[in-house]
Amino acid sequence: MNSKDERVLNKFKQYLQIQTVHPNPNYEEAIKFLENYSKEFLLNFESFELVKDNPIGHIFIEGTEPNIPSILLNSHIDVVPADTNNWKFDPFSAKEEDNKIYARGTQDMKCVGIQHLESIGRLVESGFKFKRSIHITFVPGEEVGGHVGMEMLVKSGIIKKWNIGVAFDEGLANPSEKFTVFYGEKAPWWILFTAEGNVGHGSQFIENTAIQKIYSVMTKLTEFRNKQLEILKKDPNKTISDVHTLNITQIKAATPSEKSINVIPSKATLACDIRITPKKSMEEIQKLIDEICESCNVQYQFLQHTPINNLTDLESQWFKTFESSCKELGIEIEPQIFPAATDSRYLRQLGIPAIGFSPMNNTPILLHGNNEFLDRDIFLKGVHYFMKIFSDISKI
Ligand SMILES: CSCC[C@H](NC(C)=O)C(=O)O
Ligand SMILES: [Zn+2]
Ligand SMILES: [Zn+2]
Repeated sequence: MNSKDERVLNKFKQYLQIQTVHPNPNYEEAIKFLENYSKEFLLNFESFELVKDNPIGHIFIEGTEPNIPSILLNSHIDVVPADTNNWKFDPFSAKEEDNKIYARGTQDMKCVGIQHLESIGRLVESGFKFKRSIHITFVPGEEVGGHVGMEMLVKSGIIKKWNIGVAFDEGLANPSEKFTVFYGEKAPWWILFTAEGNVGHGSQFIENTAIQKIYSVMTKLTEFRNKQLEILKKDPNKTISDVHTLNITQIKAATPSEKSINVIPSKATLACDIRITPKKSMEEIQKLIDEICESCNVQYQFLQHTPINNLTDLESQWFKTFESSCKELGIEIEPQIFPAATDSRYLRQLGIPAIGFSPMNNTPILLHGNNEFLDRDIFLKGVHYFMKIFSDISKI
């Protein structure tokens, strides 16, 4: 193992040890760490807040042609909680066993954050001159919707100002020899249905109660869910990304005193998580929601809404260049649609082609799971892959 690889492995472990975990992520320490790390490569690092206590880290490298579209390398700093009791090591110790590094964030997505910085740092160190400017961002809050991070970068006009031609963001591990790359994702719609109804004594046949209305909503949503599942099951060529998914994730109703089982409550709510495939129109889903509200006499509000869901063009010069870099590296890629949501959706909404790529093959998908790990050699290879991918794409 050479000293550069030893060094980047240590950086990876240090980053993993910083507890940027929800609900109280330590962003301050992470930003300090990233700033010091950038300085080692003499890279220009700044941090700024668009939402209080949610700093965004930003490295900027001016290209030799600063007016042509730039390249954005984005990763999120935050990680989801880990249930320590179900892990074989402390999820923030970054302990290594059999070449595998165990920690929350090894796959999702501190690996990629370090790989972005290290690969660009090594290229700069070697004297490589980027034709296109490079922006590397480290954003907060992706795991809780991206509203304090990437969504704000888009809404504030900063992303527009940076004139981005192509963006790289997270992908998923692939248990096979191949590498998965994402050119789109499903649109998350999180909906809260609220019903109000008649109240009264639990011994009576009270009509139009809030709970009865929510029950009807539930029935209709479940019917839709079953139909989607049927479409998926009927055709072995279809994957989960070809259909919409729907899950009811919360049901709430009670009188203020939960002991009063004999009192019919006036209000009930139901939350559901819908993921709309970009292969079908969103109109069908909006119609379903409107029809449910009308026929069940309930109200709805969006808790998460993605009104536009663009795909990255696989025929674009950006994707073609990425593809040919991978070919030259001898790695096989599988373009797919991400079944959940990433910060890429905010970029694609602006029409920016985003490529979701976390270079992890021969690795089980363990994001958000127990004993999340990444093999050290796969991590190190990723740095080299990114060096080639970023140097090639910056030349076009
Ligand atoms: C909609 S914001 C939440 C983002 C989260 N992303 C992942 C990868 O788990 C999700 O899809 O639920
Ligand atoms: Zn992630
Ligand atoms: Zn995640």
